[in-house]
Amino acid sequence: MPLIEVSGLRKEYEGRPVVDGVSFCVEEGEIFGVLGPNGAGKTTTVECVEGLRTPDAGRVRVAGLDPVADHDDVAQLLGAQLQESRLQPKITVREALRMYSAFYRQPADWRALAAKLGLQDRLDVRFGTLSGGQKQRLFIALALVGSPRAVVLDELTTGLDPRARRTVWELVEDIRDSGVTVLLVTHLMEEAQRLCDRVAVIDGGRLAALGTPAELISQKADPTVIAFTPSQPLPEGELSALPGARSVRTQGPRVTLHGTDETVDALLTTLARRRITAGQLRVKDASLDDAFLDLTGNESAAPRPAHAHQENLT
Ligand SMILES: Nc1ncnc2c1ncn2[C@@H]1O[C@H](COP(=O)(O)OP(=O)(O)OP(=O)(O)O)[C@@H](O)[C@H]1O
Repeated sequence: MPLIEVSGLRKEYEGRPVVDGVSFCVEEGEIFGVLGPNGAGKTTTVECVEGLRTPDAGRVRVAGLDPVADHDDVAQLLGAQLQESRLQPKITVREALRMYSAFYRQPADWRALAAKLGLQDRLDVRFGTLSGGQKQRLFIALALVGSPRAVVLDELTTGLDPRARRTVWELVEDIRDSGVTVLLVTHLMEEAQRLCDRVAVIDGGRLAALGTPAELISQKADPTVIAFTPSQPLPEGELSALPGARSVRTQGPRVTLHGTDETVDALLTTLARRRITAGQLRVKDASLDDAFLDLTGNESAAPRPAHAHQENLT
């Protein structure tokens, strides 16, 4: 049985559906990502899983329990990341960990948890004076202090610098490796590609895709982008006839070809046969970001230059 089941979930605000027929299952022991552009309905979906919002239709179960009707039991096995506003700035790390561990029937050893999250030297520091990365590590500790079977982490690394973000990613992998299931809401595709075993992409309140990051990339994005400047002009028709080629674009002397590994091989053979050299040859595998753009027909939630996913190589 999946640990978390969401089936036909619908939630309206003021008569407007913001989650509309979303279904997915999260298996025990995986990191499952909920991705989507701003306002897609990600937080509303996971808040229904946490029992913080009541669905208007559909079914949500956590270990077979209804998060609304069985809220107290679900709260014991589903750790949630606190929003910053829920902690007083003057509370110390030690006080917060002690207080939250008292809420649970089988609390973890909060000192050991603090040490694992690198907070052992911060126990007497007030929450308001912690750095962004330290605050996020405390939120992770508080989400884990009840020894949950699953944990919900929402926009965990937003606002962190790249080093702090990587530290938090490693911690999330450690959580999964310790057997805790992770439901991760993010709009960072690099984060999802690095961490998630499977992802659900939500767009406009509907499920746009479900699968492993690799499946989404291979289904939706051109897997390989090849850019080069040929030493002599090449007819576009010849390039678009290469095996696996999906599109060809010529901008001045620069050619960009979307295709597969097979296209790369065939292109190199063609160029060698015609004795044409490929200047500034760049070959890039598609990323989850490319698949996300195709799936949502939308801009990535993270600001990026127009067509950046195509232009990176040029
Ligand atoms: N309490 C509320 N009352 C009315 N509308 C709401 C409420 N909460 C959320 N919404 C709206 O529901 C839609 C979905 O919001 P939600 O926070 O679930 O999206 P999200 O995908 O998590 O977005 P983001 O990435 O920006 O956090 C948005 O249009 C939002 O403005």
